[in-house]
Amino acid sequence: MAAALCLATWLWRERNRLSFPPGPRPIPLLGNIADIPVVKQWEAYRDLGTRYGPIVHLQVLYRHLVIVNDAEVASDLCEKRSAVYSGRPPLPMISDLMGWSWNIGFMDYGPVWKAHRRVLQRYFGNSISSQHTSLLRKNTRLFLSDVLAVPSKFEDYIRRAAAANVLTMAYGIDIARHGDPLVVLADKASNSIIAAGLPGSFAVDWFPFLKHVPEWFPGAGFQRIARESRALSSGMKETPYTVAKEAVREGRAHASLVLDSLNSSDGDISSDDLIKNSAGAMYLAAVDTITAQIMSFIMAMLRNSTACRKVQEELNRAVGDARLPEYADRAQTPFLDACILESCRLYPVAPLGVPHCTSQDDEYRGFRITQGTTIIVNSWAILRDPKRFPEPEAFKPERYLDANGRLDPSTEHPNITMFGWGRRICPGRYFADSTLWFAAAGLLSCFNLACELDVNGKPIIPTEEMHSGLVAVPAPFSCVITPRSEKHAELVRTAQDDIE
Ligand code: HEM
Repeated sequence: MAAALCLATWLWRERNRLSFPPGPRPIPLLGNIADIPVVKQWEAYRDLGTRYGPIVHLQVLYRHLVIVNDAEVASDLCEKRSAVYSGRPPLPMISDLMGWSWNIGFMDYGPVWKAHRRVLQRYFGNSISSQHTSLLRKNTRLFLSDVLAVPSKFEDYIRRAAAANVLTMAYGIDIARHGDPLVVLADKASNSIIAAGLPGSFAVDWFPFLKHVPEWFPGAGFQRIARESRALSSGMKETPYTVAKEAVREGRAHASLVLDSLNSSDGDISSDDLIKNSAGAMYLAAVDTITAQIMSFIMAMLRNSTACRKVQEELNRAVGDARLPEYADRAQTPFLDACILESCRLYPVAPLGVPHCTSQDDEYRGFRITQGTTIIVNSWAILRDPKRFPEPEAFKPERYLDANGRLDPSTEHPNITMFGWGRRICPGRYFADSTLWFAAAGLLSCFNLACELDVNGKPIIPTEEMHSGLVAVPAPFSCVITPRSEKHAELVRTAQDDIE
């Protein structure tokens, strides 16, 4: 007993003797607050990495942050030591004030998180289901017909298709083609979080005592934002669930996470709150990410017209012009897959993932990482690491292909970084991956994409600019979309008639 106590004391002393990972010198009291970037955080954190190494330490007041710019370190910490690195940092603005603590994405690691995760894991599994590919097939066809009717509104239609997929998957609800009240509510709710930006965007995230400042107090504008978001958070959790349960009661519910979980004989899965929270979390996690990633793909195609033409030639061979793409065609479209991968690598929509947090003190490579440290993995920097992706700034889909033009399983795919790490890895990743393929294959099979021309007839090529936030979105750009032929337009019209 005495020996064990001595050993524990010695270990504690040793650990506290270790220094934090390197980082910019903090100023008294406020620490590194001036080093926390507010825009394009991924670039600023990459620059800190260039200066201080793959793992950088920052401190703001009593809170420690570790920025990881290296895939090996990210895997060592968030995967190999996932028992310690799977928490979420406290989020005073988003969770406490805006009322989103019911959302699994913001929950700390523990039994409540585990129970929610089981519901999602059970529903999504470890591959894409045929039920989900049929859903994607249907909504992609509706998306193509919307684009055919009003091509300039392509971004709205991408979002509408993503919303339709999620609301059907989560609640078994078929949404109206335009202006569905549930979509309007869900969009307002998720916009309120996106507007709040990354955790840490508000002073209250660093100074939690500000939570108690009343709304009327000068400078407490964040309280109004929080109040508005609270109402949306509650509406988003309750309203679609009430609609879905009514459909279940009346026996007209489609297959969905809600129906599936309510029918589960496992009492830990069929609890009302668990199902409600899990279904509600899906919209927030899926719609903005998917929409932004498809927009990034279109942006990449406009910037790389030769690759775009090559994808269309591949689709001509695999699909032809007598039908629309089916999921089974995917095996014959490796170049398209490579272009999707390359657009995800260059323009990841969750460039900093979602922050993790340590549940106990740890030592790594001789450095001290204390309990409660926020871990930010810079996926954007990892995906542009020249050691992993030579010529990282270039759009080179060929990097994923072997000598025969097939996808080379031995090359590193961005999927292992862009969907996060360890126990918190994105449960919707297989669904997201298939959604991207359906949208890209449908669009390029039936339509030509071109840059708008300026007054001198020169193409306006989109910049690579991404706007910061919890989800990074490409800066607005225009794209001229025209059917590849009258035969293609007719295919799209017929497919829509078949569905309706
Ligand atoms: C391109 C699309 C998507 C991207 C880039 C993406 C990325 C991510 C990332 C980076 C995380 C954080 C992982 C971590 O903490 O290490 C995450 C979490 C999550 N994602 Fe996704 N995601 C996408 C689509 C989806 C979809 C389609 C769904 C469900 C329908 C989904 C559901 C979730 C949920 C529920 C979490 C929280 C998991 C947890 O905290 O345990 N995501 N996603």
